[in-house]
Amino acid sequence: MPGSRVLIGCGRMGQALLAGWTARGETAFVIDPSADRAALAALGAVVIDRLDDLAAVPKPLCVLVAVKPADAQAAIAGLAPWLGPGDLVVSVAAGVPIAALRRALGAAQPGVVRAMPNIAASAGAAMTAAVAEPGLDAGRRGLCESLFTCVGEFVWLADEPLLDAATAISGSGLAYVFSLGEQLAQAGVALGLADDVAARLARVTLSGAGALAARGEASLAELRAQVTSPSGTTAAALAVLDGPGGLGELIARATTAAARRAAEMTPKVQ
Ligand SMILES: NC(=O)C1=CN([C@@H]2O[C@H](COP(=O)(O)OP(=O)(O)OC[C@H]3O[C@@H](n4cnc5c(N)ncnc54)[C@H](OP(=O)(O)O)[C@@H]3O)[C@@H](O)[C@H]2O)C=CC1
Ligand SMILES: O=C(O)[C@@H]1CCC=N1
Repeated sequence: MPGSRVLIGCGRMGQALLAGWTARGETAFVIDPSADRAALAALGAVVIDRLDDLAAVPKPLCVLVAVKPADAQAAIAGLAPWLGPGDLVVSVAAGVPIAALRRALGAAQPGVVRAMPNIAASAGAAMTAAVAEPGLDAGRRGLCESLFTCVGEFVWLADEPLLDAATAISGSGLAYVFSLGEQLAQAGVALGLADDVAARLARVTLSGAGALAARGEASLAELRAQVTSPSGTTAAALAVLDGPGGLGELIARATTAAARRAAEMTPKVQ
């Protein structure tokens, strides 16, 4: 990649991306006062303690902003003096619109992208959706894609409001699947299994479902049908899950709440 990757904020999401990048031979300069220096050094990342040191980092800069939504504008504003028209800022902060990022950048004129990955990046299995500022050139669109395609799949969305939907489905979605696994394990215990056995059955079932889905050879509906023998055990369970107040209704309510929360977190743009 020409230029340098700079990661601002190396918490759960930033670390997941960094782990995915370094596993594929990419590296990055990291800015995070709370960063675990030894862990980052082990990954081959270069920790930047003083923003002044960015002057010596090879340009153009491709800055990935992975701080909490409430910290995003301040983090970007602090970086603005080191950013120019050839650089790119990609924010993964949920609910923080491009206009707010642009506002924080002031006179600095880098390209801006808003993206929503998920922490499966650390396993090379992320799903990322993104929206580019209108007019962003093909070169920097490609640069943005490369940040995420090296750790999973990537899709451009046409309109920025759709990012709140992507946040609700794939950004947060891993947590729903893990929650389903936890519930499965608890149900196993209720049916008489030992804790560790129930946890193992649930975990391996989740990873097995993920492995089959990842092959992409059959739709999710076809995979479900392959498990469901007529009048069998799965059909008995699905009749409950598909019933009134069942999984479909719950997921619709949960994802609506997530998308609404993303909109609530949106800072006011002056
Ligand atoms: N976690 C997830 O699954 C996903 C998260 N996201 C988005 O990623 C962003 C980060 O989330 P997450 O990783 O979970 O949060 P974390 O709190 O785990 O990580 C944020 C990190 O940024 C640091 N930080 C705060 N201010 C600055 C600053 N000015 N400069 C550099 N570093 C700073 C924090 O330090 P300190 O703790 O000391 O404040 C912390 O280490 C959020 O905006 C979230 O919406 C997007 C997709 C998925
Ligand atoms: O929970 C959150 O707000 C972040 C955004 C998507 C996943 N985690």
